[in-house]
Amino acid sequence: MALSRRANPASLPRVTSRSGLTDTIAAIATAPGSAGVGIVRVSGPNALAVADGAFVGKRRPSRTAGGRFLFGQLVGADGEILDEGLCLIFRGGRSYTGEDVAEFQTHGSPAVLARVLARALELGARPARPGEFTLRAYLAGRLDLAQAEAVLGLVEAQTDAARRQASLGLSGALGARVTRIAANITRTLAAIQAMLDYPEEGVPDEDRAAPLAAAEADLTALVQSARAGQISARGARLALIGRPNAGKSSLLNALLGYERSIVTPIAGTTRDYLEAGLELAGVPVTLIDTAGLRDTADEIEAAGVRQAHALAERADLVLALEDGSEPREALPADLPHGARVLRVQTKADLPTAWTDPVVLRVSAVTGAGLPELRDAVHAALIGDAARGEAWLTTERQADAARRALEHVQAAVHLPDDLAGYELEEALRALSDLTGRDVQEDVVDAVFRNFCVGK
Ligand SMILES: Nc1nc2c(c(=O)[nH]1)N(C=O)[C@@H](CNc1ccc(C(=O)N[C@@H](CCC(=O)O)C(=O)O)cc1)CN2
Ligand SMILES: Nc1nc2c(ncn2[C@@H]2O[C@H](COP(=O)(O)OP(=O)(O)OP(=O)(O)O)[C@@H](O)[C@H]2O)c(=O)[nH]1
Ligand SMILES: [Mg+2]
Repeated sequence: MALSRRANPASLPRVTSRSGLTDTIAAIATAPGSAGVGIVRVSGPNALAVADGAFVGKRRPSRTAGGRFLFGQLVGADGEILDEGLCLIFRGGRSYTGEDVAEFQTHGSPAVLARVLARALELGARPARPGEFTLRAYLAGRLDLAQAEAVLGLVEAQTDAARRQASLGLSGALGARVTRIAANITRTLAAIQAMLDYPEEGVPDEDRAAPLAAAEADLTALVQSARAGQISARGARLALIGRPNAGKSSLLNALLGYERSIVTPIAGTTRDYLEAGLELAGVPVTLIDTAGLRDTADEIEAAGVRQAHALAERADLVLALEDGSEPREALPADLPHGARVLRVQTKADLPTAWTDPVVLRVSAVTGAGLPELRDAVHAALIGDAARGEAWLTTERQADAARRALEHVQAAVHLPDDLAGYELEEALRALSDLTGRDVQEDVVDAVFRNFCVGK
């Protein structure tokens, strides 16, 4: 194809060529600590031979069909019974990793699991590296990179919102959303190609401009979903900022529903900052109470004020509080601006000294305005990322989507031949997102975040 100026994918290092990925691995798949049941997982060409050595049941695992389980005893080298349990058999091509897999489901104590794992290693398996089971699933083509990230998201999900996004990712909904966008870009590319090949024919707008506009709109929404996706996955940091006595500590306590922070009528009560977690409409939020902002000769308080500025800078959202019962005093100009700030007027139960329509009014004493504040925080964090749609949940995905959007936007204003090049680049960025043809270091970076046994 004349427009194909992209690097030959064959010149990229293939992740499949890595060493050590064809031997048999074993790991404890369940969390550390005691539980009713624990799992040791073995994957690779010798998985069933390992199972034959470690497990005695009615049949030998290696003579058992995939998709079956056996009841029996886990045994040491000298025949000692380590525990009784189940052995699950998966055959190559029909397992999580795509390889032969044996799982031992034992009683879930660290002592039992350690002995069963040691037995698997004695029989020739080696300890799995973090994420190696899922890496093998990726290398076998059973998951794309976005799905592998979703597996990690499911393992780490602390809230239902995080679980829902990860589950959508694993189901392929994110991949499908990306594929729809790529299809529109490909349509435009085909139209441009036709135009270059047969300039006299002319290409109707619905073949060239319309799919490109759709791709741009969809990509814009996708890029915007990254903030919501990352916040629902890792949570948000919310700094309460304001002058001394504005009511920061009182509002923190009111939102938490218990007295976490010290409240007094003395200006300058909070010095060191303080963090407390809560769940806000499914989003894990860390509230940060800070020292009241003012010029002060007190060295300790001044340090707290500097900290407050730094915390506001790093927060996902700043609640800028102003006392509504006192004449208004401007907040420092160097606080974060725009969408990262919600302005809040406190002490709404007292006579109001000033009004401002853009400011939310709350009372920590009566609770008035708190539901509206929670809604406003949720809206500021999640925005209008469409519910039910798959969002971008990692910075890696967001970066790829942003690159794709930049190339599409560049293409909109370029003559056909140059636009074609930009669209090829956009498609490349989208394939990075799902990770069907990415560089080894990208894959390594993804799997570095996993735990052993996943
Ligand atoms: N005990 C156990 N529970 C688990 C896992 C596991 O590995 N072991 N999983 C691991 O993370 C998740 C489930 N994911 C899995 C995905 C695919 C296959 C699998 O064997 N797929 C085959 C067979 C499908 C079939 O029989 O229909 C295949 O896709 O070909 C297994 C688990 C969560 N629960
Ligand atoms: N009536 C009323 N009083 C409030 C409200 N919120 C805070 N106060 C009072 O205002 C004073 C200061 O409240 P704090 O929550 O300690 O204020 P702060 O912003 O944390 O102050 P510093 O830690 O000194 O920066 C206390 O006497 C509170 O009881 C409110 O909603 N209504
Ligand atoms: Mg305080």
